Amino acid sequence: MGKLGVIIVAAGKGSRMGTAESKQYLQLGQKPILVHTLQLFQNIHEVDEIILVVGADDVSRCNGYVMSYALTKVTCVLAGGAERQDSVRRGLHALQEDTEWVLVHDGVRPFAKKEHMFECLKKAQDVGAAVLAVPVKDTIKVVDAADKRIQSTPDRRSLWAIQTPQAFRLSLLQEAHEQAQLDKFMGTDDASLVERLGAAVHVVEGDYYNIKITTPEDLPWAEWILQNVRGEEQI
Ligand SMILES: Nc1ccn([C@@H]2O[C@H](COP(=O)(O)OP(=O)(O)OP(=O)(O)O)[C@@H](O)[C@H]2O)c(=O)n1
Ligand SMILES: C[C@](O)(CO)[C@H](O)COP(=O)(O)O
Repeated sequence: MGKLGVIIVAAGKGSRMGTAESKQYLQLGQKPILVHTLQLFQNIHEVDEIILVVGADDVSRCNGYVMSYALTKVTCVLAGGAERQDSVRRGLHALQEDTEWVLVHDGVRPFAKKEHMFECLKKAQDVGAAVLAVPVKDTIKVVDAADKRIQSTPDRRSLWAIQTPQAFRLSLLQEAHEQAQLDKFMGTDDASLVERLGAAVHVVEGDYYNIKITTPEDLPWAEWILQNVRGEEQI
């Protein structure tokens, strides 16, 4: 396998969490959420380097984490952009030139399971691009934004909730970001940029513990996962 780089995006403001401190710096157990996430990848032998993308005002404290938690695979801590996609693009520019594969991961998803990440990477190595995902458990409706009238009920069997990491051949993801920038297209994940090139992206089934810590009710759930599920397994 060629070199494997990881981009951790953590430059968001966490507005939906509503805390004074951005959510990636909140304590989970004994450590900030972001440190849990970084340690996931630090402990994967196959990872060659980690690029950490954070808010401009947080570069110095994150360099501090790199030192104090011995995150030796973090080769670069840099400032992100206005949107998640801008932050990923900056991360892509920082990867070493001989990197062949890249995993893009949210800094606020500290519970991705190692086995699932490997499966996702392996699938990407077969087909070019793969993302972790879980089948949706709810019935999903398409609703008119103005009058809230239901427009349709998509067949649930074809709906998946998409997670990270998302794994790509680096050249493919670079092309997807360049094209999105040319077209002024903004997506909420990286897979959507690759999809619009017409390239295949496959889902790999993960689990429901790989939550993105987004709103206040996610915090006690995250503590529970840490204590009862992931703590003993891998953190
Ligand atoms: N300009 C941005 C926006 C988001 N992110 C990162 O992308 C991940 C997923 O985004 P989300 O959960 O939406 O985080 P926030 O943008 O911080 O949250 P909110 O939308 O509630 O403000 C997070 O790790 C976040 O820090 C980023 O690196 N740069
Ligand atoms: C990339 C992502 O985590 C996949 O679920 C998600 O799309 C991030 O989007 P958000 O709108 O920033 O929550």
